[in-house]
Amino acid sequence: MNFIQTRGIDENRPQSVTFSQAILAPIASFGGLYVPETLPELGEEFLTKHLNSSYKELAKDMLSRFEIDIDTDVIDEALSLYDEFDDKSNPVPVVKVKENLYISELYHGPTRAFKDMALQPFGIVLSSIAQKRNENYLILAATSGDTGPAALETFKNRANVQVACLYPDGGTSDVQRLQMVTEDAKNLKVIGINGVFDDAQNALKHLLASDSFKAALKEKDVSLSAANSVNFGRIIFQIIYHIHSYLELVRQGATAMGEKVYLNVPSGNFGNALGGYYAWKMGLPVEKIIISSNENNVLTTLIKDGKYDLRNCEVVGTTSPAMDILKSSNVERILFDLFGYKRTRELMNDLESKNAYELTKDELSTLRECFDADFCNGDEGKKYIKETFENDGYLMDPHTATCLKSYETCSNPDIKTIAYSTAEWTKFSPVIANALTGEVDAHDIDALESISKTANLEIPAMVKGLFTKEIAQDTIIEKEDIEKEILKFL
Ligand SMILES: N[C@@H](CCOP(=O)(O)O)C(=O)O
Repeated sequence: MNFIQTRGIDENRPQSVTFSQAILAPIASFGGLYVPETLPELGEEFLTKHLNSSYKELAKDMLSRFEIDIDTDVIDEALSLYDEFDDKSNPVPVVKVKENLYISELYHGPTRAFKDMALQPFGIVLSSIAQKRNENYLILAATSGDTGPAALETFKNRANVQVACLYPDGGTSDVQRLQMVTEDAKNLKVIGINGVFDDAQNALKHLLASDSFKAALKEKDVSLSAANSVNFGRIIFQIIYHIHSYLELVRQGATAMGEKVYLNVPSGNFGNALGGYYAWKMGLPVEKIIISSNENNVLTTLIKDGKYDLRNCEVVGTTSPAMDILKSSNVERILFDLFGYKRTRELMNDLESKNAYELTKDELSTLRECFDADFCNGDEGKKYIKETFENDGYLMDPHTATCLKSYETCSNPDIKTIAYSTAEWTKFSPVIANALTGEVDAHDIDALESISKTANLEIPAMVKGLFTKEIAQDTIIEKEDIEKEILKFL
């Protein structure tokens, strides 16, 4: 299968590219993104066939339907990393929390967040291509807290790959920060910036499109790619767990094969929701996708009113920092799918030049046939964390908690919901301790210990060990100095 471009084609590029070309150079013409030319149709037959399959078997078959140019032994090696998740037989448990509400736990990998679901296999795929081509790659990652640790973990000490990871200093939880700054592998550089996530992501997109930066890298015999979900190599692995989660509901007898469900997705850069949207288009029985946000609620306004408006709008720090994002990359792939490349280019140009765009009435109703949305503020989120723990015995992190509000406001309670838990409680312990007991300003390690006792949950060794590990990365810079700092590292 080949990949085409969301904003049309400039004359220097081919009509379409292969999967490996799309992941090695993820920014397309006019700053657009790559998307599959068509999606494989899976249908009920595929779902029924995989009712008794393992996650890896399902993943392998789904990937084969995309007919990507990656050798089977590389795919097998990539998928074998799911064996290292908490439960080898099921890397993504789906848990019933309330009547008709099921939570798909995507955080059982090495860095305790859903990013491992895609970045673990993606690391193998990308470094294998680089080795096969005998090329060296610089992988950029911009993170609001979860992508960074997962990208560093998957690429550390891998051949032919170096990583530069940009994070907003002060804009992540302490555990997320420690996961990054304690990484000491020689091929990794972690750079804190004085700014917000959008500054880091803007820099990443600028560098990916910059001829002069790429020429400077060429002099060092290095090519450029990215670990963020602008890269379709991420998205392809983010489709699988939506299919798996649905099959889990059928396996548990919670739903009949073919019955439609809501997918409720905590969203920032929209990669997770996009994976669900593609799964739906490939045949998963979905009623609607519900987009859950925090106070940075641009996606709620887009889906409710058709307006993406960043004028007079600044990122606010929240209790769910991984979603402190205003420029959400993957909305563009939805616009392309619904309205085509001309309109997508027009809307994205408006966003770049006017900091805003507006859908027509018809476009909004098309969008709303697929999506609904709501946002949840920090206090509401803490209330859901406390209530769900006390009434249902289930502990969730503040990102997952945003789904509880939209579950109440956007869904028909008679239809089952799969909500996605994007991170483990251990990454946000001070917020959770505050929600459960009212304690304020607890240090992460103390909050972890107290929640562990209260909820009778173990703190994974990876998280516990962070507090005694040496800080290996202490670079904090102004955003204007990012390019210089990266070139210094190579
Ligand atoms: N929420 C993310 C931001 C980057 O998203 P991605 O989908 O582009 O990787 C994070 O936690 O870093």
